[in-house]
Amino acid sequence: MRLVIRNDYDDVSAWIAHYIKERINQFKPTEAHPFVLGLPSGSSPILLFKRLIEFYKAGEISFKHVVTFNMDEYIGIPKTHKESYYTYTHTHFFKNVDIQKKNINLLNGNASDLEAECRRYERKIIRVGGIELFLCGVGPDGHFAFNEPGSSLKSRTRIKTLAYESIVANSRFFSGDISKVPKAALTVGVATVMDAREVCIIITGAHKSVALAKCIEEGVNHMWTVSAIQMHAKALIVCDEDATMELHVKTVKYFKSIEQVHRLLIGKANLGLQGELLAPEATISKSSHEKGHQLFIRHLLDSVSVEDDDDDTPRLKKRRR
Ligand SMILES: O=P(O)(O)OC[C@H]1O[C@](O)(CO)[C@@H](O)[C@@H]1O
Repeated sequence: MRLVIRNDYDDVSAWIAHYIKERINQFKPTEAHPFVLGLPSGSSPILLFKRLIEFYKAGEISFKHVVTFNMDEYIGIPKTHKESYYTYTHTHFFKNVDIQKKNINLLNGNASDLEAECRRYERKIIRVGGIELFLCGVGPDGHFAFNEPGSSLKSRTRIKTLAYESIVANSRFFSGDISKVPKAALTVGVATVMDAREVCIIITGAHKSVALAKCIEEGVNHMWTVSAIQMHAKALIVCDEDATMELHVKTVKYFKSIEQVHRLLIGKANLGLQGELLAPEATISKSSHEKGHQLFIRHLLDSVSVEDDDDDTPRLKKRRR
């Protein structure tokens, strides 16, 4: 599991948007071989959608051969309702980029046979070759998609009754009126997300800090369903400083030092970390308990040098001795 800690929500959103752009561009999707992206709902992805739209408008990315699967949809509100995830994702993302209508997949919370609708969704994911990258938000109680506490870690797309905590949390979108919040939804399951070839979790804000701690410092537990990503072969969590509030200081330092080395290895341009790579000394902490990491990084710097080439992408080259 990789944990990337950025300063705040803005930085987290920019980081993930850049990461998605790189993943899609490197994949080189075509009509026959599309990039399949799982999408979250909620407020977490709004800013990163904005950043992706900016990249699209700047000609840095196209969504023409991207197939999307939204993770969930409320049951019983029309898709034209401003809080349906259909309208939400069209408003904040789809209508602003070149994605093809036929490539957009959403669960239909008004289907006459909701269970058949869930089976259809799972089949469709398989038919397109599986999800390449599933982007997920997390609730303060550690759920992702609507896999509420106690959900089976083997669950698949299904009907789910919402936890009281989620209803309260989502009432902010329904003028604070709990009675207006749908009480059930269709949602992909924990296993549906785990089948994706990569999972990226966005966690920001102090109110989600317990969820983050449960997710990475404790064991896999169905009461904190996001902890299931410990079992995923390629899991990435991007959080802000506030969300680290409940983590051990040692955990934060550990993941930060890993990122520091990682940045040195893969180069600033791949992560969009302008300038950080070129001033590695400045980013190395001088505190005594980090001497071990410092020595390791120095060894790394001694054995490689960073080369700039024409496309402004620094590459690591083994230093000749
Ligand atoms: O991003 P927000 O608004 O905190 O909401 C996150 C929630 O939204 C969801 O994506 C629900 O669709 C959940 O994964 C998570 O509960």
